[in-house]
Amino acid sequence: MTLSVQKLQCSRGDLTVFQGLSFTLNAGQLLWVEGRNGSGKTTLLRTVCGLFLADEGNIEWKGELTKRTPDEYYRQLLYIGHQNALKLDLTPLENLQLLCRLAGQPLTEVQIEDALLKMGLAGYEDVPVRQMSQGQQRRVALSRLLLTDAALWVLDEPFVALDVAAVELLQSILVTHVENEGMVMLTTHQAVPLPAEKMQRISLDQYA
Ligand SMILES: Nc1ncnc2c1ncn2[C@@H]1O[C@H](COP(=O)(O)OP(=O)(O)OP(=O)(O)O)[C@@H](O)[C@H]1O
Repeated sequence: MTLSVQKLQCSRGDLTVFQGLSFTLNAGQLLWVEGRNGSGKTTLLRTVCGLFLADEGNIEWKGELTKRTPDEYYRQLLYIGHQNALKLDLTPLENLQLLCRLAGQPLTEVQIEDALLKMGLAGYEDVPVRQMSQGQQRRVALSRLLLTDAALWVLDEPFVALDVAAVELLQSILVTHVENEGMVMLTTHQAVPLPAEKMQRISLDQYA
């Protein structure tokens, strides 16, 4: 499995945010996207997920253009943006049931409750998300990582709002996914403890 990006150029409004960006991410690797505020990290992640259109360049999954075989690509992709994509009036259980169903992967209540338990949210299954703290809401969103079978995880600042215990938990979930030949592309200010051969870093400051 390979994600290959070639000569990508993206704009927001009239501004070219980055250009000439190329990289290859293989199974069992994490790509850490860095850069100053406004350098285009979110724009890149959303473009890779097909949520923005690039001006130029190619994005290929397993050697095929993602726009040519979108169904195959989206089945393998999980995106969690800075927004948690949760419905505030629904409970964690209802939110995760909905999100998993939308991703084409219906799960049982027991599976979802087990993920919430692992994320330290036992007892919150039936509480509306609106009544949960920012860190708890982030934990609900990140529970999806324990429920998905997607190979490629694209995560925008996943550590934001997490306490020390949740940071360590997320680090171990990411490391396990990479060790199991999964792929992660993320922006973060928090290091992920992986050996050098499993981690690539790119700074968008070089592509302005
Ligand atoms: N809705 C928008 N319309 C026009 N320009 C935008 C819009 N959103 C972002 N931009 C511009 O696009 C550029 C890239 O923004 P982006 O959010 O991708 O950067 P980022 O590297 O993720 O930033 P940060 O580190 O602050 O989260 C910025 O210069 C920003 O001003």
